[in-house]
Amino acid sequence: MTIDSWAQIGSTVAGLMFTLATLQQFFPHQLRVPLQQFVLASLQQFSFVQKLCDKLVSFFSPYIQITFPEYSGYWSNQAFDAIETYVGTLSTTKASLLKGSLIKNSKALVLTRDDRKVSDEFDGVKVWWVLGPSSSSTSSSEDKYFQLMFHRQHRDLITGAYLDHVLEQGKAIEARNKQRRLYTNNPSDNWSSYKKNLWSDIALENPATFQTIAMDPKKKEEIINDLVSFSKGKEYYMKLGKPWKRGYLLYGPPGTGKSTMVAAMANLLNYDIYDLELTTVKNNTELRKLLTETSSKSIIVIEDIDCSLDVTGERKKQESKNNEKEKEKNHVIENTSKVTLSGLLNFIDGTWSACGTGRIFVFTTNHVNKLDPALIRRGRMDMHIELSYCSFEGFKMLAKNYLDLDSHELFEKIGILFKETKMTPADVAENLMPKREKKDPDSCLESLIQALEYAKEKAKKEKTTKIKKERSKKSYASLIKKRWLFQA
Ligand SMILES: Nc1ncnc2c1ncn2[C@@H]1O[C@H](COP(=O)(O)OP(=O)(O)OP(=O)(O)O)[C@@H](O)[C@H]1O
Ligand SMILES: [Mg+2]
Repeated sequence: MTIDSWAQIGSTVAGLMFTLATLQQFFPHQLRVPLQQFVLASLQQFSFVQKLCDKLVSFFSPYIQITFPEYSGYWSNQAFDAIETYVGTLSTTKASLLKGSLIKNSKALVLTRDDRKVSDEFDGVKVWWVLGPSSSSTSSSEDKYFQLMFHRQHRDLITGAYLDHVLEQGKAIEARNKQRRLYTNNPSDNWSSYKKNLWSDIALENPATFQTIAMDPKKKEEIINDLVSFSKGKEYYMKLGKPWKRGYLLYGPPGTGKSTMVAAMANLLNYDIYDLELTTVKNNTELRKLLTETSSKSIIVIEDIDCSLDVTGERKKQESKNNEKEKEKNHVIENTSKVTLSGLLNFIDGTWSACGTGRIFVFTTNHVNKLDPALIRRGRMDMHIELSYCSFEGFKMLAKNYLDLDSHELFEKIGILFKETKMTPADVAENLMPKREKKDPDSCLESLIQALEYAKEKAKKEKTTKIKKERSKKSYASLIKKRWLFQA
């Protein structure tokens, strides 16, 4: 017997019971059989009759039903969401009844089947998904649910491998359709106890990709491979008994692409970014709370770490001078924040850091030498990435991106100038940006040449002034020395 026949039996029995209940109301005296009266009196409500029939039918039926409600208690059921996504995409190509929706946090219109009953096959076994309550149901306030039906003999396969497959696939589709978010922490004065609002978020619209970043291609490939293998390395980390997380330190002068790279990482892996503003975090407890409110598979970035927290080597030396060795790892920030270095170290790789998985920590700084070695040692910041001044290779990449140029007669001159002077990719990009609507590569390259020549002249002048200053310092010192000798 098919599953539909069993469902038909269920509704027929329910109908009969309902008819009996109605008859009993109109002809109470004629239906005075004690057992019947007892049954009918207790089964006044049709829904109750139906539920009982469902139970009876499911007892004799060879099919099993599993229900996944939309909410479990007050919380939304994540399994329901994943199932909804998975079931919605089951052969949408063949279905004629489709539903298009632009859901929250989704970057594009999502097309899903609009049927209430859909079949699926797994390892040659047929299963059915039914979305409830049925449209004929009068109660609109009733919670939605999915019902999975399958034959008893496949119980282990379906409750094990198949359900794992559905949840995994559903979550993967959700992640693909998801619009990446950029979070920033709210000051704790605005945190409310009943609503989880430790972070504010907006859509991450930064289109930066690794293709558009100008840097050594080999280094770029190394970073991409590292990121991709990390994102796929859940089992590997588990095998090693290590929390699944990785730290990247991005350092280099202003305008060399550190923030751009963070956005490119997020776009590559489809991760959200949590931009942690440390100066608004009052203490280590708040820092820990913020950490526990971040989602798995996300990038937690602290920009200009040297400015956010006093984690410099100089501070360390000064403190050791003042015999405050026990405070060595507990430098208090000058502003209202009392986050300490040890608090931050715990944040990255303490017990709490393992409460989510697939997390990437990124620190950016302009002054890597000033950072406390404990903060950036391998294991905390696993990969140190230097982003530096633009090379000729970098320029060619930018010229291709900005002007769609592979070569030009002015490239040779530009190549020589790049050997003689330094310019950040941000400055190069600014010069290559067409000033008028129409792209005019010649004038853009000319403007870059002018800027490079100006930078070269400026550097030359600065060098001469520095030499002059040093010379006059030296001659002043020797004059003082001579005077001193003369007086002596
Ligand atoms: N390596 C690069 N490749 C391509 N574009 C770059 C690169 N570096 C900088 N840019 C351009 O310059 C702009 C500024 O770069 P970005 O903000 O990433 O620099 P930064 O290193 O974070 O600077 P800061 O240290 O001041 O924060 C970006 O919008 C980007 O367009
Ligand atoms: Mg930056």
